[in-house]
Amino acid sequence: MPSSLDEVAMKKSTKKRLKADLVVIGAGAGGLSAAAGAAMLGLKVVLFEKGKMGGDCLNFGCVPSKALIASAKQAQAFRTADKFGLTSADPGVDWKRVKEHIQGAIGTIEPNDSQERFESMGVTVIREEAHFVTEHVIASQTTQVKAKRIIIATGSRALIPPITGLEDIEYLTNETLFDIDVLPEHLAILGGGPIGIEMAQAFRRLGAKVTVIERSKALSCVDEEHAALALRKMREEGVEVLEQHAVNAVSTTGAGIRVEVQNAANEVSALTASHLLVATGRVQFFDTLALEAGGVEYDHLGIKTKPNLRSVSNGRVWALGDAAGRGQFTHLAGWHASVFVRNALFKSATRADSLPVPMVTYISPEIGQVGLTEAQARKEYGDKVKVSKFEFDDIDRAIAEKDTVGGAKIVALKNGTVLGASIVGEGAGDIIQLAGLAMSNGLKIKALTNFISPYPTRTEILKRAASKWYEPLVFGKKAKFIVKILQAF
Ligand SMILES: Cc1cc2nc3c(=O)[nH]c(=O)nc-3n(C[C@H](O)[C@H](O)[C@H](O)COP(=O)(O)OP(=O)(O)OC[C@H]3O[C@@H](n4cnc5c(N)ncnc54)[C@H](O)[C@@H]3O)c2cc1C
Ligand SMILES: NC(=O)c1ccc[n+]([C@@H]2O[C@H](COP(=O)([O-])OP(=O)(O)OC[C@H]3O[C@@H](n4cnc5c(N)ncnc54)[C@H](O)[C@@H]3O)[C@@H](O)[C@H]2O)c1
Repeated sequence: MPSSLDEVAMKKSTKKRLKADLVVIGAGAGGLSAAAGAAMLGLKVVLFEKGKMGGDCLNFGCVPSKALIASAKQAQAFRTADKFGLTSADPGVDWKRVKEHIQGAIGTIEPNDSQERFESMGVTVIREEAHFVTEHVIASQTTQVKAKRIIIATGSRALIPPITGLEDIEYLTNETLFDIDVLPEHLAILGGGPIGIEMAQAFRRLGAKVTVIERSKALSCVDEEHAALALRKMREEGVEVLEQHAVNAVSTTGAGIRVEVQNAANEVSALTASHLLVATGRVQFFDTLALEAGGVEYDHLGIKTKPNLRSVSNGRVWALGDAAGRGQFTHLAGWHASVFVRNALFKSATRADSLPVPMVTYISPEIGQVGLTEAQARKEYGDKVKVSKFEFDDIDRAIAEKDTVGGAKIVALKNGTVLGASIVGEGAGDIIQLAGLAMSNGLKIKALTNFISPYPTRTEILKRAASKWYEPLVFGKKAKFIVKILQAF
C-alpha cells in the first residue's frame, strides 16, 4: 500500500500527477521489452527516457558496431578475392558513406523502439530524466507518478579509468566513436574486451593502423584456445594487440595522442595515435536516480536483486539489463524483461540465471560461447569433464568456401550433461544457438547427434563434434561384436 509519505509527496508537488501499474525507467533493450510486454497485457505503463529511445544497443552499441563490422568485412573480401579466382583489390573506403550505412541501419531499426510505437501500444512515454521521490513515487522535471511497480533499466556507460592525462585529452567512447569526421589514421584502443577487439579489427580492415592496449589478457571472457586463434588471425591482418601492458599516461602532442605504456617486464615505451578509444569496461550510473529515497540498495555491480531480479530492499522495484549487474548483453536484457513479466505478472518463480547466456564476439573468425568454457569446467568439475572437438577443415561447406579456420568444442560431464560449448569460425554466432537450445532444455550431448543436419552447412560441425563423443562407443570392439552377432538373425 502507498504510504502517507507518498501521498504527501504527490500532493506537495506542482507537477503533472499520474498513477500507473508500472513505471519503467530507461528505454533500452530491457526497459522497452518490459514496457511492451506489460502494455500488451493491459497494464497502465509510464516509460521515462532521458536520451534516445532504444538506448545503447540501437544508438551507440550493437547496431552501429555491427554495421561498421559489416562494412569492414566487405572491405576484407576485396583484399582476399584472389582465392576464389577473382582479382583482389585494395578497397576504396569512403568514411562518410560508411557512416551513412551505419546511420541507415539505425534508422531502419529505430521505428521498432520509437516513442510513437510505444504510445500506439498505450504506453505513456516521458522523455525526461526520472528519479525516486519515495519508495512508490517517481518524478521527472514535469511529471510525478505513483506506481505499483517500478523497473530500473538504466543501462551502463563507458568506464573511464583513472589514467594520468586522460581527462585533459579528447578521447573517444562508444558514444562518440561512430560520429568521428575522418577515418582514424592510427586508432589506439584501451581495453581488449569485446568492444575493443571488435572495433580493432573493423577499423583495421577499413584501413586504419590499430593498436590495442590490454592490461591483462585480451578476450578473457571466452574459451582460451579459441580466443588465442582469433587473436592470432587478427594480428596476421595487422592489428597490434599489446597484452599485459599498463597505460601510465596519455597526453596530446603536435603529432597526436601520446600513450605511454609499460609491459610486464616494466619496460616503458610510447606510441602516438591520431585517435584514442576507451573501451575498458562499463559502469552502472545511479547518481541521479536518488535510490536512497526509493529505499533501493545497490553496489558497484548494480542494483542488489534477488534471483528473480526483484530489489532486495524495495519489493516494488525490479532491475533489468545492465543495471542488474548480471552481464551486459541485449539478449540478456530482453530475457530479464521476460523474467520480470513471468514473475511479477504471471506470479511464476523464474530465476534470472535459469538459462545459460550465450555470447558472440563479432570478429573474424567469430567466437560463439555458451555455458562454461573448458577451463571453467575443469576448474569446477575436474576429471569428470570430457571435451569433444571437431575442426572446420573437415566440414565440406567450409572447404567449398575456403574458410576452414577454427572449430567447435563441446564441454560435458562424462554422463553427457552439456556444460558449455565454444565455436570459433565463420558463423559461430548462429551455430552456437543449437548448443544453447540443448543446454536450456536439459538435453544431453546425444541430442546433438540425433537430428538430420542439412548438407552442406557449417552448422554440421556441432553434430560432428557431438558424434565424435560416441566414436569409441559406436565404432569400438563391443559395437563390432554386437553387429556381428546381429548379422546372424
Ligand atoms: C559498443 C557496444 C557494442 C555492443 N555490442 C553488443 C552486441 O553485439 N550484442 C549484445 O548483446 N550486446 C552488445 N552490447 C551491450 C548492449 O548494448 C547492452 O547490454 C544493452 O544495451 C543493455 O540494455 P539496457 O536496457 O540494460 O540498457 P541501455 O540500452 O543502456 O538503456 C538504458 C536507457 O536508460 C536511460 N536512462 C538512464 N538513466 C535514466 C534516468 N534516470 N531517467 C530516464 N532514462 C534513463 C538511458 O538514456 C538509456 O537510453 C554492446 C555495447 C556496446 C557499448
Ligand atoms: N558482441 C557482444 O556481445 C558485445 C560487444 C561489445 C560489448 N559487449 C558488452 O559490453 C561489455 C563491455 O565491453 P568492454 O569491452 O568495454 O568491457 P570488458 O569489461 O568486457 O573488457 C574491458 C577490457 O579492458 C581491460 N582494461 C580495463 N582497464 C584497463 C586499462 N586501464 N588499460 C588497459 N586495459 C584495461 C580489461 O582487462 C578488459 O579486458 C561487455 O562485457 C559485453 O557484455 C558485448
